[in-house]
Amino acid sequence: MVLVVGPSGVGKDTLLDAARERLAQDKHFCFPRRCITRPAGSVGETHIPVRPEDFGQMARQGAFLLSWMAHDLGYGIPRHVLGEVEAGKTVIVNVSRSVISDACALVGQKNVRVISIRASSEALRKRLKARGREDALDIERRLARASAYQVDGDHVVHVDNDTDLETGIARFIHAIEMPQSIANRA
Ligand SMILES: Nc1ncnc2c1ncn2[C@@H]1O[C@H](COP(=O)(O)OP(=O)(O)OP(=O)(O)O)[C@@H](O)[C@H]1O
Ligand SMILES: O=P(O)(O)OC[C@H]1O[C@H](OP(=O)(O)O)[C@H](O)[C@@H]1O
Repeated sequence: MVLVVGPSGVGKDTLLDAARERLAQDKHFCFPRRCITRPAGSVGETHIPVRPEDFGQMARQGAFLLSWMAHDLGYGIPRHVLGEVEAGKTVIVNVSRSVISDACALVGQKNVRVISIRASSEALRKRLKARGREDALDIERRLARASAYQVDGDHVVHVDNDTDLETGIARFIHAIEMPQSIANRA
């Protein structure tokens, strides 16, 4: 299981979209969609929309392998994803930094790779403004949350998405394809 983490605006979804497209011919990789209590058709990632009033019950009924709340929204990774992991596929998902330990507990730390995407706070601000999905207050809240977690450890591979997008994509795909033995030492 590859957990793609990092602060809002760092480029997780953009890098994931590029990797999904470029690795599409390799059936070993799986890029599942997330359930989010965000209206369908919003700017950014294609997600599975869930009504806010349904989210809690779905979580209690076990619909999600991992779930969390952030930015006043509920997020869930559909439970069926576990089947893909158990079938030996490399499943690549965008998750909150707060659920890394939950994922390690679920599938075992040796089966988890954390790809931590990084960029400067100036870049985050510029990108969130340019994306235009959130208003100014929401953007400030997201920037304040950026430093809420430190992501480090043997199973973490850092990818700097601090320059042009093509370089970011190449670094990201390299981090996905890197053998686990090397990733553990990264
Ligand atoms: N290397 C880059 N150079 C310039 N712009 C970039 C780069 N990477 C991503 N972006 C742009 O930054 C914006 C934020 O990217 P994206 O939505 O992928 O971030 P994210 O990490 O998924 O954020 P969130 O957690 O809020 O969903 C997008 O508009 C995207 O096009
Ligand atoms: O700050 P933390 O908890 O690591 O991340 C919280 C959430 O923020 C982003 O949400 P979105 O993609 O902007 O909806 C991430 O994808 C993650 O789901």
